[in-house]
Amino acid sequence: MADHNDQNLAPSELLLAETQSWNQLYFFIEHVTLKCALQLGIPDAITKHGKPMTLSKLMSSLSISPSKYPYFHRLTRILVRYGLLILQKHEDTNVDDGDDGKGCYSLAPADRYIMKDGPWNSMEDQDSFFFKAWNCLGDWFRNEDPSSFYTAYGDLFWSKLSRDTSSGNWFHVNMARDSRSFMNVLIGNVFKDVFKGLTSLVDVGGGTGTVAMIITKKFPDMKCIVLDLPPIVANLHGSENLEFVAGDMFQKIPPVNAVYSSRKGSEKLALGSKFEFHCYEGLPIAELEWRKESILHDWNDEECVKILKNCKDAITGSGKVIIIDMVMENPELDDVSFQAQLFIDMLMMVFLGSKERNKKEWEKLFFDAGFTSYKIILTLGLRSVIEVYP
Ligand SMILES: C[S@@+](CC[C@H](N)C(=O)[O-])C[C@H]1O[C@@H](n2cnc3c(N)ncnc32)[C@H](O)[C@@H]1O
Ligand SMILES: C/C=C/c1ccc(O)c(OC)c1
Repeated sequence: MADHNDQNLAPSELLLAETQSWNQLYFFIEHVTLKCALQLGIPDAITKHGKPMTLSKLMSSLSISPSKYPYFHRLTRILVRYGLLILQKHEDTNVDDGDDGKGCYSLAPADRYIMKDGPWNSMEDQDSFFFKAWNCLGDWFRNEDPSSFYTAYGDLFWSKLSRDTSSGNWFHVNMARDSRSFMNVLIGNVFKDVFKGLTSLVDVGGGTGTVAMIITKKFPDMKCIVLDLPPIVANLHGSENLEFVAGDMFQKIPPVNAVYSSRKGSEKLALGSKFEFHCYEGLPIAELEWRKESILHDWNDEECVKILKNCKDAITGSGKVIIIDMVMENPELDDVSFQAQLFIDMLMMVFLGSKERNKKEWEKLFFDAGFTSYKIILTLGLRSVIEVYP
């Protein structure tokens, strides 16, 4: 019989378990080393240099203390492991002067994204804001709170964001960054058909209007309304074909033609009991479209059905709802994407008590809200575009 230890594990199992638990315990090192790289300005230094950079050049340009020179390659090594830096050996690259015998570092494509568009730019806010909610997850499973976030702060996510301007700004800036990258891919030549031919749309929960601006710029004939909560859109100004409307998607979603067809300038219209919004002049609209990006994953099933019913009520004529959100358990996705989806699903649970949905769960929402059919028209990275028809 094999030699057994206290835990009744075979030696090979024990060693595997040990390896696994080191990896689990220190999973956060990916997060903190990336943070360190950004604090030191590694991506900027390499970008400024304009070509792959040797370790010694990199260290001197970052003002690394010479006493730490012997340690620094350990940081770059793990960043290479995480796929954030690329190390080219000298044989296959243009040898930079000041050769240190190790090779030259360049930025991986992921690093360029992280630097420019990723949610890491304001990490100080993220740190304090994020971890308090995650640390309450265990307590949350044993209490009646709607989310772990609520357990941490005694307040709901959206309400806290509108009260606390610094985390609110952080959130909306990062949402906008995230949407911008996604929309730029979506609206590029290959996928522009998603919005082609539409005459109008309402972006429900459209935040600060990043998505609507990209769409109206590309399709100047389209009328676009961004519906979001009053504190978010209060001071935002639209343009000829873009209007910000303050309201509550649980009360009513304004039809585009109701907003655009009143010629009076700023006539006020009551929206449910909670908010009012301004009504502006515009052209009559023949066709309505509704899109919502990463909105429904913020809400539970009952709430989603309510939002979807309001969308349906607002559609006149041959309209449809366009949803940009994730579809879980999608066999088209690779393992790395699946992990990211699981992370985001956990994020939804912790911050909002909500979830990501598989095809079956989406379908149930659509039919419960009274829609007759739907189509997942494409999948781009983690997210899919779903059209839902009344
Ligand atoms: C996850 S963000 C998505 C923002 C935007 N669609 C984007 O992709 O950048 C969700 C948005 O829903 C808005 N929101 C929350 N509750 C709302 C409500 N009751 N009515 C309208 N918008 C709401 C939030 O203010 C926020 O801007
Ligand atoms: C801390 C961030 C949480 C978060 C909240 C709502 C969202 O829709 C979202 O989309 C990725 C992220």
